[in-house]
Amino acid sequence: MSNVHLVDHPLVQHKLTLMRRKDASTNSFRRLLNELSMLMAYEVTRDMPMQDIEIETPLETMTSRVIDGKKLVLVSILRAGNGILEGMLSVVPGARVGHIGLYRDPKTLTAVEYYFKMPGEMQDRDIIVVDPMLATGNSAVAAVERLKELAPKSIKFVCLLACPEGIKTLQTAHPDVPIYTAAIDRELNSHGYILPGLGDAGDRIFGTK
Ligand SMILES: O=P(O)(O)OC[C@H]1O[C@H](OP(=O)(O)OP(=O)(O)O)[C@H](O)[C@@H]1O
Ligand SMILES: O=c1cc[nH]c(=O)[nH]1
Repeated sequence: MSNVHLVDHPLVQHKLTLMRRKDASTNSFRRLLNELSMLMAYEVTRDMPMQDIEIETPLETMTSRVIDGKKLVLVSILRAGNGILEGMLSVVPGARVGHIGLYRDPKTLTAVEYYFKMPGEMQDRDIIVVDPMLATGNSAVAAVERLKELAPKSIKFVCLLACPEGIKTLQTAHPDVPIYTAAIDRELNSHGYILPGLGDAGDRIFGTK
């Protein structure tokens, strides 16, 4: 699977295991997701462009590196993407934020858009799309398709759990979009849920079931 980055750091794997457990409370699920998202942010921003600037330390002048270019955009696929957004923003506090509201039609499993709001000057920006689950891949494909209309510099996709079906769908539609995930699970069930998975991410983050 080219262009798929499996983030197998022990801290990521440990936290993910705790989140998967069905007896994890809403409180601990959300806290773990927040911590895990900071670690994912660290991986996905590894190749951000840098520039040299001159600064004054208390002792002398030096040349040192800072992040270059226009502010990165984190795009959250509502609503579960917001669970990742918070952790990522604590690592990249200057990032701009976009939201795409999508829900899966429970019968057809196709993605239905209900909201779209992005920062300006998207053509000059790198985008990281966040959503905990890459299941059928329909939501991710729809989100990336919509974002490509704005001709951004680059798009990456970050999730916690992916499965072979979702990876194939996203890579077939958008081979240029790298996928960062903490795990690739076995398969989808007939209702489009990832197995073994962690259940419904939105419900577990927001305590809606
Ligand atoms: O790869 P897919 O098959 O499209 O499934 C993944 C989508 O399913 C979940 O959202 P859901 O539609 O349940 O909405 P929610 O986040 O509002 O709960 C999840 O957060 C993804 O957005
Ligand atoms: O397993 C799954 C699949 C899609 N969305 C979820 O929240 N969980």
